Amino acid sequence: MTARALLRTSRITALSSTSSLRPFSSSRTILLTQSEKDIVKATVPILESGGEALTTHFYHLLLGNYPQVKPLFNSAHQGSGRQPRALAAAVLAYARHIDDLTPLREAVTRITNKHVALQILPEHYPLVGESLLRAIREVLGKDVATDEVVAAWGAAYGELADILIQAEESIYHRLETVPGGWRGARRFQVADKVPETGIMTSIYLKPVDGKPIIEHEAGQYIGLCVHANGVEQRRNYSVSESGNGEYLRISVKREPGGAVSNHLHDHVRIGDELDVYPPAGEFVLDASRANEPLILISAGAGITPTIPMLKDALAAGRKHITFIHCARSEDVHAFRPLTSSIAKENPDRVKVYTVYETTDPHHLADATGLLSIDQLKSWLPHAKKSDVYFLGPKPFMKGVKFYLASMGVPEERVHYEFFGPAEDLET
Ligand SMILES: NC(=O)C1=CN([C@@H]2O[C@H](COP(=O)(O)OP(=O)(O)OC[C@H]3O[C@@H](n4cnc5c(N)ncnc54)[C@H](O)[C@@H]3O)[C@@H](O)[C@H]2O)C=CC1
Repeated sequence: MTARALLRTSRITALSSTSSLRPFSSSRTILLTQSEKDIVKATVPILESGGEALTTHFYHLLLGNYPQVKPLFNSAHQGSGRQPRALAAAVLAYARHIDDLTPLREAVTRITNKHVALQILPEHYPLVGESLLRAIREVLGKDVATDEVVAAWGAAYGELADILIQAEESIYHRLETVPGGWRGARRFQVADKVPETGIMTSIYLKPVDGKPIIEHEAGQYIGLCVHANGVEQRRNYSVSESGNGEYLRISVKREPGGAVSNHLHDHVRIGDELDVYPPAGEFVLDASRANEPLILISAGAGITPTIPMLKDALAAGRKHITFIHCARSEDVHAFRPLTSSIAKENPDRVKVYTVYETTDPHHLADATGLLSIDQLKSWLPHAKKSDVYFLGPKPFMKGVKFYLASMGVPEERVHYEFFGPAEDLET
């Protein structure tokens, strides 16, 4: 069932009593009442100014009271504030659109895919719900967070949780029932480790059971569960190559201080086994636009999903592809030999441009510094009629989104993805 259909057919599971902090003690099959919606909408100004303080406290409560959910969250994103900011933005968007959730369907699809690749399960939702309501009470105080307000939010959260649980279950079910699919963790063995640059290493993963791997779409990611320093941690990694149903390749950039990326680089060896969750993600080529020009723009580690997208588009006969990649320098430009040879072999179909931050003349690029709108305009005169996908660090993404809009590329032709919590690119 599509997220839109789910939004229409959702039912709610809500607070059974206004004073209770156990939001899931009973299940109702009635819709959120108008008065509950009005109360939630009335809290929008408070969320606008104090949402991040609320969600920061929420994570503190959730991770403190329920350590079993810690592996589901990247601690670096807590520290940097990315996770609380993303949740605050999501809660605010939900409150604003509580009367008609249709505009949130893309966000719901994005969230459900991330949840699936991390194996978020129905039993996690009550823990989140309880922590959220407690945070509302403790941060907003009794005068604002009256029993009525807390009850309305409990009902609203119940509705959202129900939408997500149903959407996630339908994906879990599909992944389990298609050939080569599975539910939950599947053991994969590290078949090879190949450095792509000094800071990025490709890891080839083969299923221990020797059976085929589900066919998936270029641009999707898998979930990986590792024990780094004895602590269970889960992460999503884009598949950088699908080996004909026999193996999956991920390409991991070493993040300064990154617990999982450093563990994968330094401690995981060929022959080791890892738990892998099935591929998910909606950053995939829009098949309905297969006859239109394709533009892929990436920066840094953002190149990983765009490589299989480029190969897939070529294999599907796409005629006009522009591949732009921005890196700090040639030394950290992954897959350069591959994209150069693809461009050479397909001169009429593929144009590749590189932008290096460094101005060192030994590093050969089409432009230096940061990607500018003038470069995009000169390389992409056809942008308005193209399908555009971009991925990279947040400041880069903000710039590209703004440039594309200024160049008149319609919003529905523009696609992007986030590694980690989804964030607002407008502010
Ligand atoms: N979509 C996502 O959520 C992605 C997030 N990241 C995250 O971003 C962080 C840095 O990623 P790296 O691969 O190390 O990238 P990086 O720091 O090596 O930067 C790669 C390129 O991005 C461009 N860039 C960076 N800042 C820019 C700005 N302010 N304006 C315009 N262009 C800019 C530059 O061309 C730079 O060479 C990491 O924490 C990574 O996890 C990386 C890739 C995708």
